Amino acid sequence: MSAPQVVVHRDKELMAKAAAARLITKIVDAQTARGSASVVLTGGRNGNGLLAALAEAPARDAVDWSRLDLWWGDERFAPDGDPERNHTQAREVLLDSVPLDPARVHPMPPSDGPYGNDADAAAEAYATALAAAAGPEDHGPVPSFDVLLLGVGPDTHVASLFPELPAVYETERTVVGVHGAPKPPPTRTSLTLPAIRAAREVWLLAAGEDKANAAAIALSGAGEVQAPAAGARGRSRTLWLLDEAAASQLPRDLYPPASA
Ligand SMILES: O=C(O)[C@H](O)[C@@H](O)[C@H](O)[C@H](O)COP(=O)(O)O
Repeated sequence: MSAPQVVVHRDKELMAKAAAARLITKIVDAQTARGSASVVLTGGRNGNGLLAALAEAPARDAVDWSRLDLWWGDERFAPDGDPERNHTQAREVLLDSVPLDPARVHPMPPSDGPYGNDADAAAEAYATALAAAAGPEDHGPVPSFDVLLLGVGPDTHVASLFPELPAVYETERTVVGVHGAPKPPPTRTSLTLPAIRAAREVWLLAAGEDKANAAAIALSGAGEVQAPAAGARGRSRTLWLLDEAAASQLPRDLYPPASA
């Protein structure tokens, strides 16, 4: 597992644009090296901000959208098309405007799908889909995602892994149903830390003053049960992409002077 690296941008708009540019390059590189790329999307304002910046980036046409696999790190358990769903929000900001192969887009099941209102069954089905997509070269029942994106909550949650709730203790299953989440809606599905750590690169996005404490805690040696973001690491790279406000409580030795 890789040690976190921190990149600080002036504000959240620049952070989103720079992260979008970084993601385009990463996807193109992966497609060149391996024929296709895989990215795990996150919910939340920062993840959606990155996708919106990607939609506006001139270099977006460098991506071969038909050779991109999309997965989700977590989902709010709601009916298909519900405006609260991370899938719906990602469609609105980017996915509906690029020529993806529908067979390569893998949203987590909605609450009105084949598993009905059973978030645990939906999670299990997603785990099965991930396992089916994993190849012999992968390190377990999850593909080696090229980039896995995560927003960070003010309480240090990532995906739907909240401090001290059962999902953050999971060591076997790759996807779990989450009940009683402190961030609404309470019922969710989420990748677990072992699944997150199957990614080659994990990028955590946080902007704003209300994230400063979370970033400082997670980057100062906290345990993953108390601070789930601390346990989100990529196999070859872990990147924290912050704006200056979110970085304002970090010890100065954690990152070089602001990159603007
Ligand atoms: O479904 C969700 O709500 C998320 O996936 C969640 O983990 C989110 O990424 C963080 O809460 C950060 O959200 P913001 O970027 O909006 O602060």
